[in-house]
Amino acid sequence: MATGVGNRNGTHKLPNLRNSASFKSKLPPANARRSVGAVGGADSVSGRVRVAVRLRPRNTEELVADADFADCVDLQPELKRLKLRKNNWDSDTFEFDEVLTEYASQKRVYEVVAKPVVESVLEGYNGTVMAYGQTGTGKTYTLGRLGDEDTSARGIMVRAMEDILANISPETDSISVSFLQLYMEYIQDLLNPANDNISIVEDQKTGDVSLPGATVWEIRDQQSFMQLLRLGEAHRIAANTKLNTESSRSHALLMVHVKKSVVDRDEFSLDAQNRSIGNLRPPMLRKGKLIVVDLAGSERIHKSGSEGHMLEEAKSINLSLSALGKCINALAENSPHVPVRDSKLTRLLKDSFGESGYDLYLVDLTWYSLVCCRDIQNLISYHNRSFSTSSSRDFKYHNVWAKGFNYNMCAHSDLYQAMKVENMLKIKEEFDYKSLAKRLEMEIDKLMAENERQQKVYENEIERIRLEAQKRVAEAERNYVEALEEEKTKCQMDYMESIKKLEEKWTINQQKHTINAEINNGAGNEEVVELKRLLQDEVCLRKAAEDETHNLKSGSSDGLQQVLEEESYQKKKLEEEVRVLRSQLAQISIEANQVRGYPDGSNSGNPLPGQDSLGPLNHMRSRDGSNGERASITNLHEQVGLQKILSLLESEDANVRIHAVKVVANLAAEEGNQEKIVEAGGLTSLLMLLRTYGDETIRRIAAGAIANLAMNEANQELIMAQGGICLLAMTATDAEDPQTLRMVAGAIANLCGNDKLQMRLRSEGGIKALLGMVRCRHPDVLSQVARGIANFAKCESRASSQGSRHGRSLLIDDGALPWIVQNANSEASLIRRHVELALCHLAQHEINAKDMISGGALWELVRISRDCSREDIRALARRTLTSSSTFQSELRRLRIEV
Ligand SMILES: Nc1ncnc2c1ncn2[C@@H]1O[C@H](COP(=O)(O)OP(=O)(O)OP(=O)(O)O)[C@@H](O)[C@H]1O
Repeated sequence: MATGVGNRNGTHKLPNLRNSASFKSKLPPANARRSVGAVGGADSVSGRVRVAVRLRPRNTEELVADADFADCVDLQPELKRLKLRKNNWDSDTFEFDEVLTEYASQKRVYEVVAKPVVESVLEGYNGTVMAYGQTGTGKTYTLGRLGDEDTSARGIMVRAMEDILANISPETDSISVSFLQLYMEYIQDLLNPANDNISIVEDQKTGDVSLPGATVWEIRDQQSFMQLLRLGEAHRIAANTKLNTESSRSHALLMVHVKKSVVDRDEFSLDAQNRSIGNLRPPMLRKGKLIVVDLAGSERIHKSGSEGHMLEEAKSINLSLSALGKCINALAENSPHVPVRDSKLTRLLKDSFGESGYDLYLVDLTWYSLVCCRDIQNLISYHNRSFSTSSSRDFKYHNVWAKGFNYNMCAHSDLYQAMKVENMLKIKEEFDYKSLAKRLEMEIDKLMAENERQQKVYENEIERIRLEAQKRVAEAERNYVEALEEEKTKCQMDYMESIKKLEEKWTINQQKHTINAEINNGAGNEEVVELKRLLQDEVCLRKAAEDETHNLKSGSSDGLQQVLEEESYQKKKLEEEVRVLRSQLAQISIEANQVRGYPDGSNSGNPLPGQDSLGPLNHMRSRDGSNGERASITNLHEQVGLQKILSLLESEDANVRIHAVKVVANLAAEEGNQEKIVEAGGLTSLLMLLRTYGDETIRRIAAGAIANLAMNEANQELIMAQGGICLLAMTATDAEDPQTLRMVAGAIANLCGNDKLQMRLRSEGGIKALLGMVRCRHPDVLSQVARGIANFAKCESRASSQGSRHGRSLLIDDGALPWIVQNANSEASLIRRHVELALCHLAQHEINAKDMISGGALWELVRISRDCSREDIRALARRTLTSSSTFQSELRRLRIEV
């Protein structure tokens, strides 16, 4: 047993620590502490229990006894020794891992006692810090002080959590905390006091101890931990008040579980050289556990005379502390059996002891720091008593120490013994598959993104190459075509050149051949003579022309000057005439418009409604006051001459053209002028004006003039001969102005009345043009169309009755019948009259009867025969109906009587 060694002055040493420089230096260095061979491949290190002693400052009462104290206790922190004077010549000296005087700050206590343990916990070890001592010796101050008012007073728990939080990564690591108290072998949850009988569960495989019934708080920050401590402390006070006991009668345990990922392990790297998934190991997760135990006060354990509840309480505390001491002792002795099951305290700390019935070294061992807080008063009283009792107990060196803490010999000696516990510590590590999966997923995502990016680059490259190839092929093709074309041109040129050369050669040969032939045959002499003569003539003529040119050039230009002057005079005269003529034309035009009722002389050309007749277009003739106009026109006609007026129809000045065509139209309205106009070429000019698409006024007036000329049978033939029907049909198709259409329809209607022109008129589209104009619903236009149809039907009827015509009516062939039937009862009397006549004429020829019946014309004929206002037409209809067998039979069938 390696405890301290006593001499006369009773010096007790720890052999293992003799050569140690400091408490901290005895902890295994972070990377050197591991050795392979522990369970699950976890690393193990050796360690032992460390013991420090701390004296708290004296309180008021103690200050009174201060005089004695200096004589009894001698702290030698630099030697890590505590000397207790037995008497003037004898003393006992105890050696610790740390000796902390009353001046030691909380920070220093934390750093020398707890910080190394916390560091070990962060590396995956289990670590425990326990405080042992009498009530009031400063256990809670040392461990659990919050330092709300004075941060320098923060205790080990607060500082430990600060350190842990500073050394973990919130993303990957976690901290969970339980806060418990153990009283009378019952474990109570200080975070949920109602839960006061928590059972301990031990994992048979790993030896891990857990408390499934205890509340576990995840700690994210210091505030939440402080809140937890306050809550636990409040619950502890409340629970103890309820139990009517003191706080120091229970053990308080703070259990901090730390899970920390290992990121910088060599074996787990995802560097570029080692990306193979097969080489990957899951990231390691280190699990450390820190237990901070505020042990129950030891002062009453020994007390004789304790009874009832107090006795039970004392026994319980005695039991747990004794069990704790035994376990530590067993570990110090390397005993194969560590009696952890003797109390709940030792069972709770089991995974910190490493108890195993079979193999001590395969289970976890833990770092301990014991802070022994000493009550100076008791120490002194012990000291005083020791002189008198001179007590010597089982444990040679520790009985004095134990007495100093009021007699728990076993516990005290074993706690002291704890300083030599040395064992194997095992890092608790496990594979963090979750994190690995996450990392792998990220890696896969990254690889996929990279792959996609490369794919895109590849596709773009392919597309670029394709386009490039396409461009090159197109260029090659173009070059080829150009080269081909060039070659072809060159070949053609060569060919042409050779042909030319051949032709020249051939011509030369031919000439030679001819000359030879002539010479040889003596023929053609006469031709040569003739050619020579012609050449001579030509030469003479050219000479004469040259002479004349020379004469003209050489100043014999008097005659020429005269001619030029004469021409200039004539030109001026003509211009004057034109000017007079223009003004006269304008004047006449205005007068004519006024006479016709055009207020502003504009070209509106509105006809007087209802003035249609079977004859020519009356509006072209002036009626009222026509004498004056006619006189003006006659005057003009006589003064200027018709030829000049007609020439003005082709003037470049649009106004002149309009005036001119008006004058011509007015002249054409007089029968006496018509022949002259036609003779002077006026009809041709007027027909040409129908082509003046841009000027509707000119077309309208020209069409009116043509219509007037078309009243004359001779002119009708001329109009047809000059292609007039085509021009009229064309105008009928493209004109929109109703008055233009009216003039055109009037002109065609007049032509329709010519028996000789029937066939040609129809073949050149006259009937269709006429029918096409019904699209304009203007009654004047419809009236002219109806007149034309009536005229045509009349001619056909005449020809049929004369036997010169056979077959069905051309009007029916050209589809005129529906319109005829539709307008047979028109409200416009003129239209109605023309259509009624047309129906009567069509009905006279038996061959039309069937079509007329099927087209509904029979009903109209019957109506005409009964209701027509004109007696002659009524009679004609009746006659027609009665004379046609077809109509008769149909009428009979329909039981209609005419
Ligand atoms: N190092 C110290 N410096 C200043 N005051 C101290 C120190 N240690 C203890 N005290 C004071 O001594 C008194 C008792 O301390 P504390 O309550 O921590 O003792 P305890 O051992 O936990 O007692 P109990 O077992 O009854 O809980 C408190 O007033 C505390 O403030």
